This record gives sequence, structure tokens and C-alpha cells, in this order.
Amino acid sequence: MAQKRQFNEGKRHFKKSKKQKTSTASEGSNEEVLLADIRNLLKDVKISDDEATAGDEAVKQLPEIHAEVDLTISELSSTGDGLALENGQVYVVPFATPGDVVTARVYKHFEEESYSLADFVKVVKAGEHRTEEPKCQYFTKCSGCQFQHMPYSYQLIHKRSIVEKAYRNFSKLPASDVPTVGDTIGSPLQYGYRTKLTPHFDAPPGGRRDKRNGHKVTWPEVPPIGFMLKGTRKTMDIEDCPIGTEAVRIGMKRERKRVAENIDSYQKGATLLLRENTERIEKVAGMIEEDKETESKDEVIEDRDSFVHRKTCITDHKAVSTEYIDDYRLDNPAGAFFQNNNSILPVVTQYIRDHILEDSPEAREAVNGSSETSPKIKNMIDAYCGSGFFTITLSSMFNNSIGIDISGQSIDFASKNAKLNKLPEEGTHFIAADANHLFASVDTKKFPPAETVVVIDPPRKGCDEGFIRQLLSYGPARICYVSCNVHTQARDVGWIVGGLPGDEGPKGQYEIESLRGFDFFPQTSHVEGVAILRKTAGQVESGDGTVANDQEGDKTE
Ligand SMILES: C[S@@+](CC[C@H](N)C(=O)[O-])C[C@H]1O[C@@H](n2cnc3c(N)ncnc32)[C@H](O)[C@@H]1O
Repeated sequence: MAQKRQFNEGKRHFKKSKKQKTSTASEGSNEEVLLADIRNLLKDVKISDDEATAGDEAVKQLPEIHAEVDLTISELSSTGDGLALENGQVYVVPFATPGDVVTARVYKHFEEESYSLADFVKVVKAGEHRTEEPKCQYFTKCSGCQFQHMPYSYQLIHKRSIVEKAYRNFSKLPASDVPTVGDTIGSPLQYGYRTKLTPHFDAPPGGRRDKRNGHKVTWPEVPPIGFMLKGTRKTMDIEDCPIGTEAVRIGMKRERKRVAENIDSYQKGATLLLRENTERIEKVAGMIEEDKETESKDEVIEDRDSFVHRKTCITDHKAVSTEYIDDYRLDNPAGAFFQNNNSILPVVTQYIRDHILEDSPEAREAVNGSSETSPKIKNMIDAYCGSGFFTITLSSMFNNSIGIDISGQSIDFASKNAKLNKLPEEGTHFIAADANHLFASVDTKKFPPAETVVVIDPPRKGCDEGFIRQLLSYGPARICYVSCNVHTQARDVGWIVGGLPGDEGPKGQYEIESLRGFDFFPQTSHVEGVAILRKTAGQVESGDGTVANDQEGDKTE
């Protein structure tokens, strides 16, 4: 802690604990993830405190709400916040790095959980990781980015620790079941990467409906259009966002102007869609120079060797946006889910291609002493397939692929994308259904579990227990689990490897072969996890679905 203001000085800053405020948390939520980090930080202190003050009824003194205090940040949480430990209380401060001394304004205490939330005010003394000049003027106010002040190499190191902690805190697996987490794979673009932004604005306070104007909303002024002000529910005005692609940033300026000019046509607040669209054009001699001359201010022309990319920004939810991943073309409803960082997609698909099939007998021998390998994988099931990103980009590796998604619209686009990319019709199918019913409709003659890999890429909340139960009873040779929430991924992988809680079903069928993060979201605390799992040696089935050897390496024994 800094010298300026000590915790045991200046009594007006402190008050005695009154009402106990406790927190609630849902699985995989930011709050739950933060709490796990806080509890770990407190664990060691609590033990030594208990020894020192056994029987002592010490009353903790906490700063007054809105008091400014100086804090020394000891670590970064998985939510991207700095954590400082003072007198047995953890202070959570955004936009801080380990080693920083910062001034923070306390705004909420959770006394039972021994932590407090504080706003970042200023840096008193910079820690060794505070080396970068943020590229965004709104950094430390906007809630979008957390890490612009840290070098990219350190962001990647931190994200590796997020994956490690996720498996330690949420998988419920013994450490011996979790392999060393690989280094985080960085994003080729660290700014200018987001192909989608959704700034928004709120209705005027109180609705402001005007009787003289047919009870229509009247806007006293153009409202702030942007993203959330950190730590509040207020929208802050944001003119530009440097993590957006150039085309999206152009679209943002255009849309802000359009909304400002037409604000009276809105009856409530709205969310604006800014989605990059790419048109790929075969290149002919002199084209770039010509295109650059005729390039409108609403488009970006990119030279890509044998072709040109003409990038624009779509704002209509129902329009179709196009992206290229290597030479695969993916069309998508502009307002529906699609991955937001195009620059890293070829990297992650190549990684999955390199790791999705069975490993070499040597690699298996090195891991568990058995050189036995599973039958060749010929089929893929893509659960939660969206508009077919994984099915299509991995299709050339498999005889048969099937994708499933709950959104009928995404499935229509997945089928169109299969045609656009000339995938063989007989080998690629998509179904619109709940993934929980996926395995009931899988033909095990066409997709023998021993010759099938299942790719899982669910929403942030992860998979349902019902899905995991079915997956375990289907028993594919390999599983590739991709997730934008490594905490729910760790929980689900824990179920796949260790069995579902209170379930008599099979346990020890799978082991984690590899685990690592991909930085889909530079400058933020989010990380995409890729876990590759395989059937344990004793559980490998022959192609006809019978277990070849259920003796060796079966962890249920
Ligand atoms: C993270 S996205 C992944 C999409 C796709 N893999 C991609 O990379 O573009 C999750 C997808 O899960 C779908 N989804 C959500 N709940 C589902 C469920 N219960 N069954 C099947 N699909 C579901 C959503 O419609 C969404 O397309």
C-alpha cells in the first residue's frame, strides 16, 4: 500500500461493518469466477490470521463508501481486475496491473465474502506490466477493454493462467487429470480485429412522451451512443472504437451521424448493428490502383495476393454478411452469431486440423504407456454448429459430417454454405434441433463412435447435463471442445472426464489430451479455450462399437 493514506489512519474514511451484504453467483458468471480468485487469495491469509487471533473477536474496519484509498495490486483476476489485499479484505480494481500502486474509490463492500469493489481513479506508481500507451481515448471509462495498458505478450501469459485457474477451480478434476496448459496462441491482429460491434443508446429519462406530439417520445438532445460506462448501467458516448476493423469503424461514424440526424424517428433506445462484410474479387493488373482511386469513403480495399477484398459495414440485421476463412466462404445473417475476430480463424482451424485426429502411437505411449491407437477417425459431428464454420472448414478431413444447431436460420445458412463451398452433398448434413437430442438422431452405422470426433462449441453457459450424458453414452473416439467461456468449459470437461455429479453413468472414459487458449479478444480479459479429449486406452472401441480392451488404463477400476 502507498504511504500517502494508510488503512489505519484518517478514521473518517472508515466505518464499522453494519449490514452484511452477500453476493449471489450463477455458474460460469463473472461474479463466480471473481469469487474463486478472491477466495484463493484470502485462503493463505485466513489460515495465518486464524492462528494469530484464535478466540479474538476482531471487528474489521473498512473504508467509507466513496472513500479514496491507495492500494498495491498483487495479482490480476480471471475477470481482468486488479486484486489488492489489505487487512484481510480484497479490493477489486479494474484497469490495474500487478505491482501497480493505484488510487481507487471504494463503492461496495461484500463483508461476508471479505471483498470490496472500487473504481480506478489514478496510477500512483506503475507496476512493471504497465508499459503500453492505450490506443483508445475511452480506456479506463468504457467497460469494453481491460488490458490496453499491458504488453500483448503479458496479456497472453495472463490468459494462460486464466485457463489453468478455470480447470483448477471449476473442473473438480484432480491435478493429475489436467495436462499442462499450452501457451496462448495470439491473434494476428491485436487492434482493428473486431468484425462486429453493437453500440447502443437509451431512451430519454422517464420516457419523455409529449402529449402535444401524439404521445411520441421527445428527445431533448441526441443521447450518448456507445458502450457501457464501467461499473454503471449508463451508456457513454463513444465516437470510435480502435478494436473494430477499419470497415466497422467507418460504419460506426456513419451510423452515429445517421442516428443523430434522425433521432426523432426513434420511440425508444436501440442497439445498432455494425458487421463487416467482405466481397472477394479476382485481381487483374492495375486493379488496386484503380480501386484505390474509386474507393468510396464507406469501403476499405485490401490487397490479398491473387484477389482483392472489398470491405464494407452492414447495419441491417436481416442482410447477409460474408467472411472468408482461408478460401472458405461463409455467409451468415448479419445479426446472428458469427465469430468476431476473422484474423485468428485460419489459425484456430489449422490447429484443430492438426490435433483433431488420433495422435501417433508414440505420443500415446509417452502419455500413458500404451502404444495402442484408435481406429481411423472418418466422421465428424459438429454440435452447436451455427452457420457451419467448423463443419465446413474441417470437412475435407472427413467422409461424413453432421452439424446441429437450435437456430433454424443458422442451419439454412449452414446448408447454403456447404453448397457455396462445393462440399459433397451425400457427406454433409445439417439439422435444426436442440443439441440435447443430437445423439438420438445420429445413425451409429454411418457414425460409429470409434470412428467419430465430436466438435462442441456451445454458448457461454456451456452444455446441459443432458447433452453430456448422451455424449458419454454415445462415446465418440475423440472430442474437441471449443468455448468462449473457459470456466463452463472446465466444468463440462470435468463432467466428461470425471462423470456427472451424482450420476451412476460411466466415469474415466476420457482423458484430456491437450488444453490451451486462443486470443480471440485482444485487449480484453476474454479467452477462447480449445480442449482435445480422447477415449482412454482401455476404452477404445473397434469400428463396430464393441470395446476392444476394457482392462488396461480403465480409471473406473
Ligand atoms: C458459440 S456459437 C458457435 C457457432 C459455430 N460453432 C461457430 O463457430 O460459428 C453457439 C451456437 O450454439 C447454438 N445453440 C445454443 N443453444 C443450443 C442448443 N441447446 N442446441 C443446439 N444449438 C444451440 C446457437 O444458436 C449458436 O449458433
